[in-house]
Amino acid sequence: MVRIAPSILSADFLNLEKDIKMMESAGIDLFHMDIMDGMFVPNISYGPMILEHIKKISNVGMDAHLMIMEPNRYFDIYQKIGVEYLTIHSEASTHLERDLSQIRNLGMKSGVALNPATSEEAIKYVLEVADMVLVMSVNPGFGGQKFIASQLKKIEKIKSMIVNAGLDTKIEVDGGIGVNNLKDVVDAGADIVVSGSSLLKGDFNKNYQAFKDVLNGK
Ligand SMILES: O=C(CO)[C@@H](O)[C@H](O)COP(=O)(O)O
Repeated sequence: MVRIAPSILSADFLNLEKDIKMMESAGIDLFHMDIMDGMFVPNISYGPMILEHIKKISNVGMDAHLMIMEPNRYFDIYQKIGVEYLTIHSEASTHLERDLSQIRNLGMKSGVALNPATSEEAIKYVLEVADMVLVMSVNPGFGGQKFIASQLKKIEKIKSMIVNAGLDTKIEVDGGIGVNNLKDVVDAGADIVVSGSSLLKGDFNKNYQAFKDVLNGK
């Protein structure tokens, strides 16, 4: 069962509670939270305070995608908030194996993200301590960018690595995904699909149904 995780970056922040409730009522079970520091990526988005507020009004799980340098400085904060996945970038962590193990030891699922230019080889020796690999199919920092098709090959290679190692690590794919390329992403091996603008711009319920129709082969 493929999970669809809306990227909250594309929500209406003046009516955030309304958007959160709308997505929860539609059956969404994972929110993708894009946390940006203006250093690792050129943009600054929001921080833990927004996640804390969402937690007060919703039981939907959260995948906190930290697009920040030296992410281990913030592990405790996200543990207290109660996120399901805490995802860090392979390019931003000095000691990736230790950081991923620490996330697990704190009781969260560990996620490791790869920029489009980063090879799957970067996670070869940490796959055993990763509950999820996040393949970025755009350069992180902004919503609404074009899907980078070369990432499909990377998803397939990571899927093989996981299967060959006998692991249950999930693959999440994020950036530029819509009904036009959803099937390609899932066929390549995605277990979780993140989408911002294609889901949240316009009529969410209609867009979400179109995503589900693709997944159901309609
Ligand atoms: O992490 C990011 C961008 O850095 C993504 O989560 C995007 O926010 C997804 O938005 P779309 O590409 O689907 O509009």
